[in-house]
Amino acid sequence: MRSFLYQIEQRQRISLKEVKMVRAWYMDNDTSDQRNEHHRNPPVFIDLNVLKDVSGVEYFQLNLKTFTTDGTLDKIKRERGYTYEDELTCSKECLENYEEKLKIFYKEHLHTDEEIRLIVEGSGYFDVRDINDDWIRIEVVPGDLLILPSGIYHRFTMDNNNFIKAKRLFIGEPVWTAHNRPSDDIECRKKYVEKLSKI
Ligand SMILES: CSCCC(=O)C(=O)O
Ligand SMILES: [Fe+2]
Repeated sequence: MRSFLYQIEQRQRISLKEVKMVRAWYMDNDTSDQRNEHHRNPPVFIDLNVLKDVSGVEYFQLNLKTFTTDGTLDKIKRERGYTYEDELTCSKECLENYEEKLKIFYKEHLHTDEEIRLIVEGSGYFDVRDINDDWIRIEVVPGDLLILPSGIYHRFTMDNNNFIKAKRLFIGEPVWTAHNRPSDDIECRKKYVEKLSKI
């Protein structure tokens, strides 16, 4: 009989063919090209509900064809107080100081506010630390709305397609400041750790 993990992986691949959506997995310790998938051997995928419990990361799947007219994004914005919105395209052609920005994105850091991204084109990886400080890689594709809580250590990388376009949402005036690790004494970090330990 095939192993349990193998079966989960196959199921994920089948559902992926039906609806392309977010997938998350624990990373290996290989430091080669950050744009690769970096699965463990064998792969260890994480269910999105588990992802929330071990990291506080929240996820919504939006229908890209209808979200501007069917009110789904407006409802999330209203309920969570997102008043700011812009769009960021990351590619060699569209982003000034591309290589430099990618290095900054991939340095482990935290923010004093949520990091909210709705992917509208392309794909990429958000890596987040779980409750045990292990890296989880979250693959985002169009329609994925990802919310990283304030105080979580994380980073972002392009994948091998080298293109992603995302809406950035924010509560009030945006603050993009990245506090590189270690930033354990920042209030939002302490709050995050305390909240996660209660889940
Ligand atoms: C997909 S959005 C690009 C990355 C980014 O905005 C960030 O890491 O803050
Ligand atoms: Fe960030």
